[in-house]
Amino acid sequence: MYSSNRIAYWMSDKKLQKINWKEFEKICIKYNFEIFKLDLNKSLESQGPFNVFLHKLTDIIALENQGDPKSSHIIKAVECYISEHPSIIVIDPIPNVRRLLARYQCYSIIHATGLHKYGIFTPNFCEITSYDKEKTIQQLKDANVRYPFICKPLLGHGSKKAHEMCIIFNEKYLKDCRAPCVAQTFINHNAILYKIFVIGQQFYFVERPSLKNFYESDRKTICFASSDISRANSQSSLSVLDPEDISVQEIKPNPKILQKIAETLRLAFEMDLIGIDVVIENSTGKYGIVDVNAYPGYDGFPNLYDALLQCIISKVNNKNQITDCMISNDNPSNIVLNHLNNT
Ligand SMILES: Nc1ncnc2c1ncn2[C@@H]1O[C@H](COP(=O)(O)OP(=O)(O)OP(=O)(O)O)[C@@H](O)[C@H]1O
Ligand SMILES: O=P(O)(O)O[C@H]1[C@H](OP(=O)(O)O)[C@@H](OP(=O)(O)O)[C@@H](O)[C@@H](O)[C@@H]1OP(=O)(O)O
Ligand SMILES: [Mg+2]
Repeated sequence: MYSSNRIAYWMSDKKLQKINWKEFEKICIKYNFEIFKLDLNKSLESQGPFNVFLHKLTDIIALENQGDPKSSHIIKAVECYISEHPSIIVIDPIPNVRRLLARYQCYSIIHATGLHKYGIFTPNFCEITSYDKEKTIQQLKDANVRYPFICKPLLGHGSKKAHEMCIIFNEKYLKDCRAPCVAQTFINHNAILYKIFVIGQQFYFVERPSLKNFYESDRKTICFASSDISRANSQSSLSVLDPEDISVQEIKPNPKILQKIAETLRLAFEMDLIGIDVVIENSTGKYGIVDVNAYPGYDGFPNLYDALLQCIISKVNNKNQITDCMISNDNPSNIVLNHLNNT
C-alpha cells in the first residue's frame, strides 16, 4: 500500500454516530484507499505514513482556545506532525479552521470579499468587549450595528455555550450582552434560512426554519440556543411569523447567487468543507451571510461520500504526489474521479 493511498481521519464519536461513516469507508476501500481513524492519544508517527488527514477537530481546537492543557497538547502534536510531513493534505488546514471558529474574524473575512458587488453582504457587526455601557454604545455606533441585534459568543463551535445567543432590542437592555461577544444587526428574513453545504467545488443547499421578523422596540432581551432554531425539524415559537408578516411573499433563492457565495467563501477561507447560512433580507432582497461552519452536517447532500472522495482525489492529484503508476488510466482512483465527473 502506497502512503499516497492512505487517509487518516478524526471525528468525535458524536459526529461519527450521526453520519453513515461506514458507507464512506466502503467507498474508499472500493477505490483502493486505505482509511483509518487516527488515535490522538498515541504517537502519530507510529500510525503513519498517510497522505490525507480528514478531520473535524473543532471541539478540541475550541477547548485548546479556552486553555485546556490536554486539548492543547493534542492539537500541538497534530500540528507538529503535519509540519514535519508537509506533503500531507489536510482537510481542512488547522489554522484556517481556527480563523473560522472565531466569529469576529470569520465575519471580517466575508466582509473583505468582493461579494457586495453581487448584492451579498454580511450584516454589520462589532466586538463587544466589556460591560461598560458607554463603551458598548460607541462600539455599536462605530460599526453601524442597529437594533435589534444578535449577540453571539466569540467562539462559534465546539461547545453548547458557543451556540447560546440573545437578541437585544434597545439601549436599556445592553447589559444583557454577554461580553466578550460579537454583536450583529438582525436581518428580517421571514423565518427562512438557506444552508449551503460545500465540499470542494461541489455545493448543495437546503431550506431551514429560522427566526421570525423582529423590530426595534422596548421589549426585553430574548435568549435562545441556536440549535433549537435552524435544525431540519426545529419547531421553535421564535420561528412563527407574526400575523402581519404572513402575507409577505416568499423570495426563492437564486441558485447562481448561492453558487457565487459557495465559490467565493471556499476560496476566501481556504477550506473545502464548510456550511454557509444565508438569509434573504425582506426589504432589499439582498443575500445576508449570517454564519459559516466548519465540516457541517451535510443533511440531504446527494451522494455525499462520492463528493467527499472526489474532493480528496482531486486534491491528491493536484498535489502531484502520485507516482507514474498511480496516474495511469488503470488506477482505480482515477477511474472513480472520471466516473464521478461523468455522473
Ligand atoms: N444577523 C442575523 N439576522 C437574523 N437572524 C439571524 C442572524 N444571525 C443568526 N440568525 C438566526 O440565528 C440562528 C443562529 O445563528 P448562527 O447561525 O450564527 O448560530 P450558530 O450557533 O453558529 O449556528 P450553527 O449551529 O448553524 O453553527 C440562525 O440559524 C438564524 O436563524
Ligand atoms: O448536528 P448537525 O448534523 O446538524 O451539524 C451541526 C454541527 O454538529 P456536528 O459537529 O455534530 O456535525 C455543528 O457543529 P459544532 O458547532 O457542534 O461543532 C455546526 O457545524 C452546525 O452548523 C451543524 O449543523 P448544520 O449547519 O449542518 O445544519
Ligand atoms: Mg455556526
